[in-house]
Amino acid sequence: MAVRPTRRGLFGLAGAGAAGLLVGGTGGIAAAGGVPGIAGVPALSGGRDGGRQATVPFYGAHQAGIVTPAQDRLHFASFTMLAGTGRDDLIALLRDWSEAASMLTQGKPVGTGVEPDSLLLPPDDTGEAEGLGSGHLTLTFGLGRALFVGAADDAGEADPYGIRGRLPQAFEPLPSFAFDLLAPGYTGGDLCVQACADDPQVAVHAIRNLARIAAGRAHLRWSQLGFGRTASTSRAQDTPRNLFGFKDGTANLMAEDDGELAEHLWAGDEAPEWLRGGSYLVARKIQMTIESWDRSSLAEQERIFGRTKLAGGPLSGGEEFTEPDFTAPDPEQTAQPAIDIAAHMRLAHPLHNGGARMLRRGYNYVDGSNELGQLSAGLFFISYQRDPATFVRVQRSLKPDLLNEYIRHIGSGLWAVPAGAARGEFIAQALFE
Ligand SMILES: C=CC1=C(C)c2cc3[nH]c(cc4nc(cc5[nH]c(cc1n2)c(C)c5CCC(=O)O)C(CCC(=O)O)=C4C)c(C)c3C=C
Ligand SMILES: [Fe+2]
Repeated sequence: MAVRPTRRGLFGLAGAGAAGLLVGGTGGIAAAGGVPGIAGVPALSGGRDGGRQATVPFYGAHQAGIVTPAQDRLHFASFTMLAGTGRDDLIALLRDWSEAASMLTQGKPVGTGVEPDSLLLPPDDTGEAEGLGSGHLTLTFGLGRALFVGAADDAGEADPYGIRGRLPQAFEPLPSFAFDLLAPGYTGGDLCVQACADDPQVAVHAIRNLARIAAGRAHLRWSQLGFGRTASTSRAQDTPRNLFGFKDGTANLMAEDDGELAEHLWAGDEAPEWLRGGSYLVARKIQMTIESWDRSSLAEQERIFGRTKLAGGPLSGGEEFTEPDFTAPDPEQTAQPAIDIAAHMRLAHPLHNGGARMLRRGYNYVDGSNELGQLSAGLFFISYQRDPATFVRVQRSLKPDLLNEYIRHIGSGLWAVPAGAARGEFIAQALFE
């Protein structure tokens, strides 16, 4: 069979993503445009079919995937820049990733996709998302501190990417917390990509193709699959449940809370210009000891969170969205508060953290089981906040948390998430101007 030479035949695999992307996607799935939603955010309908109907725009003032109504599936990936790479490599990678992201989020293949006539070359796109539509895919990119100061964070002169002087003042490394058992295999990274979609195959396809495009510049260091979002980010969504069976995300920051988002989520004038309109992403892989939890009484489970299991109302009384009353006495032991002094909800509440608020966007995970027949499962906690100090403050105040008996933090990361890119620009472009 004759093989028709293609433009991409001129390039090797390492350049395949970039080369194809300049040409633009062809043969993709037609995107039907956004479904009107909350605060300009497309509404989501779960499931594979629903995902074919709408796309979440990649370009915009803020990156998508933060206040976007949380999709049901996650593939989170952390990348390390390869030794010997420099500023031009980082810029080219971010440009190539941005172009690929704009195609993928429309449900289109990267590059020239799979070209039936080009049998002698690997296709630009790996192909497993063909026909699945956009699945409301969002791709959210973050930059690790080591990109600015090097991994050792010493006073050395090393500045391979020429951005040492652009490090935001607030971008301090996370401290160690009580009970941390962090494993290097789930911790840190120079770059992160949060892929969220209705369909796990759409999210996995996106990360896989971004990893291919990164070849020769960055490699995938660790990644995490998640399912069953554990937070709502819009009042139009029902509150989901975590693997302990409790409603999670009730008191979250929501897409509709414009004033609160400006105050607690988006970086403002305090941040360098390249980060304004962006945020900071904290990820914590938190293992949950499911089996011992399942043997604890319902009363104990409710005491730990400070909420009822089924309805999710505060133990001080009322429905799910009733404000908790931390002074209300327990009706059966009036010397005790209805919401335990070490209940998770009390310790995490803004009232006990100087008003600190964050936008939570985590996912359940199950990584199979261990040799004892226990589930290797938990919460892949993700939060976005204007200042990483917010997370530090709340996490420190969780030190006496009753929940700590049943959880272990085993992975961690902090990334600065630049503002969204305008069409024709790439993520973090302002950092290099
Ligand atoms: C440092 C931040 C937080 C970590 C880590 C964290 C872990 C964690 N949380 C749950 C389950 C629930 N959390 C709930 C509320 C809640 N949690 C945090 C912060 C962290 N949680 C905040 C800021 C809040 C809101 C507090 C408030 O304003 O009332 C709840 C209650 C329902 C809700 O509002 O979402 C549950 C349930 C688990 C299982 C977990 C670690 C595995
Ligand atoms: Fe929590």
